Amino acid sequence: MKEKNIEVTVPGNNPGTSNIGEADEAVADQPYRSGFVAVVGRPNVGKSTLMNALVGRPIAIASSRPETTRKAIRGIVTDPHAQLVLVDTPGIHRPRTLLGQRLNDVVDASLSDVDAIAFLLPGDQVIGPGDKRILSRLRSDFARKDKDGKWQWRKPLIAVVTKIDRLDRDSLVSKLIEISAFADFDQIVPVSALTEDNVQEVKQVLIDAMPVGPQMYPEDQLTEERPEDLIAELVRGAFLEELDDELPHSLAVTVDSIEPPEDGQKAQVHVSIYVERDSQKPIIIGHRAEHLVRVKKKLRTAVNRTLGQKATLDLHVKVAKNWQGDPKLLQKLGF
Ligand SMILES: Nc1nc2c(ncn2[C@@H]2O[C@H](COP(=O)(O)OP(=O)(O)OP(=O)(O)O)[C@@H](O)[C@H]2O)c(=O)[nH]1
Repeated sequence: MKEKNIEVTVPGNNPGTSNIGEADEAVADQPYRSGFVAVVGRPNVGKSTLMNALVGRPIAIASSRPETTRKAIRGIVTDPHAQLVLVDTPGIHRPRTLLGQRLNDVVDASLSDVDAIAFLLPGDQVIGPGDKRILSRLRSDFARKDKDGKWQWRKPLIAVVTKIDRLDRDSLVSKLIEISAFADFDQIVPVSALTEDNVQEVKQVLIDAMPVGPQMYPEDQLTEERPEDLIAELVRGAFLEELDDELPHSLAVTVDSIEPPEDGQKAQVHVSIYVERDSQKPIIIGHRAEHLVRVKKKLRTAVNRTLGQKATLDLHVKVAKNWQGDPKLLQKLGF
């Protein structure tokens, strides 16, 4: 049985793309590669931030609170020689409610049919039960044990070690050793999406793991999400930032309609924000509607950019009792 050689792509230590002429020639010789990458990892590991850094524009919500990514949002990275479709996954966690179960179903759906798996592990924390659970889940979907008891993977498994700006060099080395002992990864790439350290290398490692194939989406397409869904995610993320530790799980957002502008006016985006109890409404709205005002202001540029025109957000806070356990409401809310 042949031992796998794990490659580690570390910052500032990568072979020559310094000579631009040579790099261009190399690109011209390469076959076009394209495919889907599942981005998996425990809550708060930095999935959204890395996706945004790879795509180059905010798509998924990045927030300091765990489990804010609710949908399998796709980011599309297009290069002269490759296209990567990134499938973001909600934090994999044990389902406690129907909502939790639906979220796990989303993860299952986004994991099937991918060409490679990017398993994000936090550089600044020890490997924990959450990471182990994800690994065993990935094994059951993508690997089998051979007769020597070794796991054989059907898809390339790439470890991306996040938040390395929080580590000094020695701790990074120990972390890489710890991670290479954790599972039989094809590659291990450390990255800081925050300081953009090694992001290009992550992209290259993922591209190299893709099969030869055609470009699947137009160059200027960054996501498959509809503007309605993107704006709903933006609004939800903005409220979660605004509200600190309150209500992260009882908040759902839908964009009900987008009205085109009339006579030089702005487009109108009608948004419903659902909470579970009457008592939560004033928390969302804030004293003298201060939260609504701040969220509108904060999102102005992002919403205009998403729609490609000037728009006003019209925010309505509504109560939908027990929406997390009600199948009809969950469907309405897009779960
Ligand atoms: N220092 C540092 N912090 C980071 C980095 N990447 C992400 N973070 C922070 O980690 C937190 C979580 O980042 P997200 O990108 O929202 O994490 P996520 O994995 O998408 O989270 P979920 O939505 O819970 O699945 C945020 O506060 C980020 O600013 C990084 O490279 N360095």
